[in-house]
Amino acid sequence: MKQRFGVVVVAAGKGTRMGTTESKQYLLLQDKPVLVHTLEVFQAAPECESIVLVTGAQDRARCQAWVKQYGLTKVRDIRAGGKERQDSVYEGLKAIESYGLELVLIHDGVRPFVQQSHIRACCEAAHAHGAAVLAVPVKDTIKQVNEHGVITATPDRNSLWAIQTPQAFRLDVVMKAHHEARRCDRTGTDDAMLVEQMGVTVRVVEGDYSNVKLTTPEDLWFAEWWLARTSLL
Ligand SMILES: Nc1ccn([C@@H]2O[C@H](COP(=O)(O)OP(=O)(O)OP(=O)(O)O)[C@@H](O)[C@H]2O)c(=O)n1
Ligand SMILES: C[C@](O)(CO)[C@H](O)COP(=O)(O)O
Repeated sequence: MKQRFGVVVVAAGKGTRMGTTESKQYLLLQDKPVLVHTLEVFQAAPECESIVLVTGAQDRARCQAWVKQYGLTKVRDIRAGGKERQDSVYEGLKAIESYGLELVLIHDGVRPFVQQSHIRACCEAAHAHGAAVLAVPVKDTIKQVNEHGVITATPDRNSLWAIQTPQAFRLDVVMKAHHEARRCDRTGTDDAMLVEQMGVTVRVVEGDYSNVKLTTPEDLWFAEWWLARTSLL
């Protein structure tokens, strides 16, 4: 069965690791801001009912203009983000709470290449189990290294996955996780971590390696190449 959902797209970060003057979510890829590429994926997803966009307060006006220009009719609200990603997600969740949807996705504004089939698979898993995230098996051997640059452990690679977004949750589950995290002053680099901290099981859905988070300059080379390739198909 097709699961209707709302999505919080977070785009209020500074993009320090990218090192560009313009924040990475606003850099142009084939003449269109990265963030617009991302929003278009959810605009095109039939089961996506509402999008809440979280941006820097100073970027609201230009985001509103793009929503109009690119016909992003599912963007229902634009909220100001917070200091950390987790704070920005929380602002988005508060907005989406009033829409009466059971399922919510959280997605990075700088992951423009997520596939529709993977969004669907993630939703189905979250509907069935309460919480699910897209991920890919790691390709490198991962080592744990101490402060002296000495390897202390080599975890079994078969159990290691690189976690992506979207991350999909029953709204009540992820809301509770964020409230608990705030109450106990806990932080997590993703939303699944907050849900895990409550003792709730999170399922992994295998995605693909093209769903990169644009983080450092070489990711932009991939993005340009990927877009050029897909527009030839
Ligand atoms: N306070 C923050 C921090 C991050 N994000 C968003 O979360 C996503 C993933 O974060 P990351 O790639 O770490 O982005 P930045 O924080 O912008 O990057 P950096 O850590 O290099 O500064 C991005 O879409 C980013 O805009 C956000 O909405 N609010
Ligand atoms: C949520 C995330 O995309 C999972 O890979 C990631 O945690 C975002 O932020 P980070 O600062 O790059 O860890």
